[in-house]
Amino acid sequence: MRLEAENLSARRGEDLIFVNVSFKLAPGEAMVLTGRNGSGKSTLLRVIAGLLRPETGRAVCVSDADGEARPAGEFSHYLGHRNGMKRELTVAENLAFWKSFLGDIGGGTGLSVEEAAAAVDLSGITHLPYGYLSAGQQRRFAMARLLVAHRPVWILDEPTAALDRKADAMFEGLVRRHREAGGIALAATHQPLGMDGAQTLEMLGFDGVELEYSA
Ligand SMILES: Nc1ncnc2c1ncn2[C@@H]1O[C@H](COP(=O)(O)OP(=O)(O)OP(=O)(O)O)[C@@H](O)[C@H]1O
Repeated sequence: MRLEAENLSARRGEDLIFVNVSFKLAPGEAMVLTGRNGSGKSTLLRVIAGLLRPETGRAVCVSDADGEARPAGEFSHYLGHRNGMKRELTVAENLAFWKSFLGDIGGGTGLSVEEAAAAVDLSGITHLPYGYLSAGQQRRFAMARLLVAHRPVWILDEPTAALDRKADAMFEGLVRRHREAGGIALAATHQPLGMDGAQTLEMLGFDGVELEYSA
């Protein structure tokens, strides 16, 4: 399965934020979005995740088996600035909710809640209310959401902002393993994050965008 963006443009309010963004990512490939604050990185990621409607174009996942193209959002995990967890529920209840709500899509199987907690180095505290945890622990469990339900495309918006270096290294390992298993990663990030050999898409705001390889 591959991810294809064709002539994407998006508007926020009155303004066109970017135009004619096209790229293709095959299994195991990755792309890093760069550009100054406000250049449209988050907007593009949200369009690909299906959370914002594009002004033109489409983002699809194309099956290798039959060539069928389906909206990319159906095959994607989106990890944005917010963690998407309820403070009053325990960690286990939050992750169990996401596991059943998202389900497995794209041929793989998600980890159990405890396996996912172990993968983010936080075994043994999933019985605690999410709101009791430190900001860093909360972010790690937001990352565990990517593991409990299988999605071939990971869309990551500054996923490790405000985390310590150990957490960066842990998340880098998760992204690397995801790609080794044939997953695709798309991220706005200033960290390495296991994105070796990634394409780079430089967002230039209203002036348009440039696509180049940085391998
Ligand atoms: N909800 C909104 N309504 C109107 N305009 C918005 C909205 N959200 C963002 N914008 C505008 O869209 C443009 C692109 O914002 P976006 O968040 O995509 O940029 P970014 O490259 O991710 O920035 P940063 O690096 O600061 O996170 C900015 O000019 C911003 O002001």
